[in-house]
Amino acid sequence: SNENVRFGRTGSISIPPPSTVDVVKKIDVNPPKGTRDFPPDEMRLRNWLFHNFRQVSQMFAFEEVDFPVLESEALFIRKAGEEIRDQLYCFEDRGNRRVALRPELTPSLARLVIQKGKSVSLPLKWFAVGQCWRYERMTRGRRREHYQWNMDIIGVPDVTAEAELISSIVTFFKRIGITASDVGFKISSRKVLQEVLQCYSIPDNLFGKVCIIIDKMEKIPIDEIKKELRSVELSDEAIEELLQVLSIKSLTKLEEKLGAAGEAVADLKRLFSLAEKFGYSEWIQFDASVVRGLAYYTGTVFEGFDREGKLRAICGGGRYDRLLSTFGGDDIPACGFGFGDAVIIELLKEKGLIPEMGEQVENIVCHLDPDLQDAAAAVATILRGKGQSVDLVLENKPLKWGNQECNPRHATTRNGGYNSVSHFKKGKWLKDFATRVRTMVEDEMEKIAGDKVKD
Ligand SMILES: Nc1ccc(Br)nc1
Repeated sequence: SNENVRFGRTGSISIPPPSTVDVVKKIDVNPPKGTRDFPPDEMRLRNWLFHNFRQVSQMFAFEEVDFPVLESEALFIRKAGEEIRDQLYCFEDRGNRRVALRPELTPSLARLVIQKGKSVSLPLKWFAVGQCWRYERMTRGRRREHYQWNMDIIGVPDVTAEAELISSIVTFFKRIGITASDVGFKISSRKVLQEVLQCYSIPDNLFGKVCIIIDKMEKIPIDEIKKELRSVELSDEAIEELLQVLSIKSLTKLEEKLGAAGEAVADLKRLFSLAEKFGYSEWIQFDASVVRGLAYYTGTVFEGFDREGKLRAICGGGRYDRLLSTFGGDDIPACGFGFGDAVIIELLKEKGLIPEMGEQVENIVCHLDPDLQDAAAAVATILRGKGQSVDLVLENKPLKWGNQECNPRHATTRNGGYNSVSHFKKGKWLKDFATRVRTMVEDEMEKIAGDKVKD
C-alpha cells in the first residue's frame, strides 16, 4: 500500500527479515481536538503569564491551592440551563462513578472549604491556576481546554472583597503593560435583577434560570430572549420592565429606577466609592446588562472587556454567597473571579505586548575533541555547583571554531548573553587550558570530596 511505512528505528540498522519488522503506521502527532501542546517557546510564554498570575496573587497575600482536574460530576450538575453544564466533559469511570473534567475551579474550591470546615479560619484568600475543560462540539472549532487563574475570598460578606479582587486584576494588567484605555470592567449586581423580579413576584427558584437567559442577551436575538423568559413564566410586562432596567448604564439612573433603599444600589455605590480609594475608577463602569453565565452568582458580577470590542470577555467573576450551602456546607459568603489564559494572549498580541523571551542559559560548555569530553563535563559541574545554568553540549558532531559558533544550535537559537562559552580544541594552548581546568576541577572537588578525589 502507499502507506507511510516506517521501520521501528531510524539510522543505519541491519533490517531484519520482513516477517519481524514492526510496520509502524504513523500516529496522529497532533494533540486531541481542541487541546494544545506547549513546545518550548509557547511554554516560556505560558510560564511568564502564570508567573505574573502568581506574583500578583502573592502580592495580595492569597495562598495557592489546587484540586484534581477530575471531579465528581455532581459538583457541576446545576439545573439553570448553563452552557457550562451542556458542555460538561463527563463520563462514567471503571468504578461506575459519574465523573467530569472540571469546567471551572470554583466548585472544587467550595468543596475544599467545606472539607476543611472549622480547621481553617475565615476569611480565606485562596488562588489557583488550573486547566479547565469543556466538551465543545468541534463544529465551532473552539478550544476544549484552557488554564484559568482564580482568586477567591471566602468569608467576607461586603463588597470590600470584590474591590480587592478587582484591584488585583488591575494590578495584573498594569504589570503586563495593559492600561485602562485597553481594557475596562463592566460591573453590576444580580440584586438589580432580583429587585425587579420581586416586584413581579417571580419565585426565587427561577432566579438562576432568568440570569442564564439574560446572559445570552448579546449572543442570541432579543426575540429568542423574550421567548425563553416567557418559558420561565415571566409576563410580558415583567419582561419589558426587566429589559428596560438592564439597559441602564449609570448608577444615578439605576437609583432613580430602583430607589436608594435597596441592597443593589447600596452595594454598587459602595464598590464604586472603594474603587476611588484603590485608584482604579478609570477602569470600571456600571452596566446593568452584565449578569455572567454561572447560575450561582448572587450579588456583584463583573467582567473585564477589551475596549476595541474585538475579543470575548477577558475575565469575569462575582459574589456567590449560596454556593457552599447548596453543597451542604455552612452559609458562608464568597466571591471570586476566573481569568483564562487564551483571550489575554490574543489581547497582548493585538497590543504588541508579547514579551521577547529566548532561552535563558548562562553558560555553554562544549568540547571540540572527543577525548576532552570529561573536562567539559567537569567544568559544567563546577559552574552548576556555583548555581550557574550550563548547557553542556553532548553531541559529537564537528563544531565550528573561530566565529564563536561553538555549535550551530547555540549560535542560532541562543540569543547571546552567556557568561561563558568554553571551547575545547586540540593544541598546546588547549592542552594547557585543559590541564588548568583539570587542576581547577580537582582542587575544587578536593575541597568538596577530600583527598580520595586524587585517586
Ligand atoms: N469552562 C470552560 C472550560 C474550557 C474552556 Br476552553 N472554556 C470554558
